[in-house]
Amino acid sequence: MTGSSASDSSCLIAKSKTNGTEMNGNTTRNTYTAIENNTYSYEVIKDIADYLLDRTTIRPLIGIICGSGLNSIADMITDTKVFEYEDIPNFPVSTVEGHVGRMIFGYLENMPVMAMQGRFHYYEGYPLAKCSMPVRVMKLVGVRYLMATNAAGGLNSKFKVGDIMLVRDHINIMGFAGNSPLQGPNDPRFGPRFPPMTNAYNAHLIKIAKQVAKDMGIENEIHEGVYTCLGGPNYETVAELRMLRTMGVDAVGMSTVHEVITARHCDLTVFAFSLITNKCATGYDSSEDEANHEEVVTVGRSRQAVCGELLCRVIREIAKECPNKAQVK
Ligand SMILES: O=P(O)(O)O[C@H]1O[C@H](CO)[C@@H](O)[C@H]1O
Ligand SMILES: Nc1nc2[nH]cnc2c(=O)[nH]1
Repeated sequence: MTGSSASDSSCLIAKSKTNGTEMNGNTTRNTYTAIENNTYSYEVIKDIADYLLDRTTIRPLIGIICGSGLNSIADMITDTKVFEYEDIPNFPVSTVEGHVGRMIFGYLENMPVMAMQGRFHYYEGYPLAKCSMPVRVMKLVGVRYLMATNAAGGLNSKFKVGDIMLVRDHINIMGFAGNSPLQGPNDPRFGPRFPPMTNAYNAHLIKIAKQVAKDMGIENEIHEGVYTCLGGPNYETVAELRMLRTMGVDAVGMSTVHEVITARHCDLTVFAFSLITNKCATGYDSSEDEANHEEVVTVGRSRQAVCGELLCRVIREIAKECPNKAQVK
């Protein structure tokens, strides 16, 4: 597995790895045929991917996940084929306000994409492997890049509500407690048992996004930082927020980390950003700093055009670097 540096080839896409032999050296033996303990087998995920591919001629190269209040990023997609989650076999449903619950295939900047308008969170009762299962669907559909967006609380004192943090790295706090989307038997058709995470977020795409932000005249609203995911659904106590700051966390949410781990496990190139929807409290008397989901969704909606443009322009740059991948509709 590589850190997916852009200099690897004329195209940003990291060379697809050949999955090694694990599972007693037998990669073809099908020991995972059912959804057991909410663990989706390769075959079930392949069935979901085939269900989608059988119903559209679009072959996405980029997978997008829309964060809370950021659904309209996917509304920019053209020539769409829309799948309601409830119609996709074995797919979970979205239960959170601000997450619509559909998968949209189509084109952004002439690049074939698939976008999730609605993601799955641990606090909804879904295990992490189920939350990030759609990332594996993306992989089997043929996606090479994951672009994840989220709404997050700003811990870094330099961040203002409405700013965007390009995710440079994450701290997998749920992983510290032994909870991982990769828990359980490893299927090497997705990736290795012990995947590295040192270059989880593609540095070249971050550089592109910073230049794009300059071009858009929003460089003062863009930061780079460290994201963490907590299980939720409650927001953090003041003591927890102080601890997170001390740990070096710049923004806190309840998603993305497990999606990124799953994406890197199957060798997708990852780009992610957080929209700072609220400032995290610094003390007990700051009642104005109490987070609430209504505010999160409202700020998301007010900034989704900017977030969408940033994403589109980054995709435009990817398209320039992979001209043969842009598709004529
Ligand atoms: O991460 P996304 O899905 O953007 O949503 C964030 O906003 C919600 C809390 O307001 C949580 O679901 C948190 O994860
Ligand atoms: N955990 C967490 N998730 C969020 N999502 C949006 N804002 C927040 C926040 O302050 N904390």
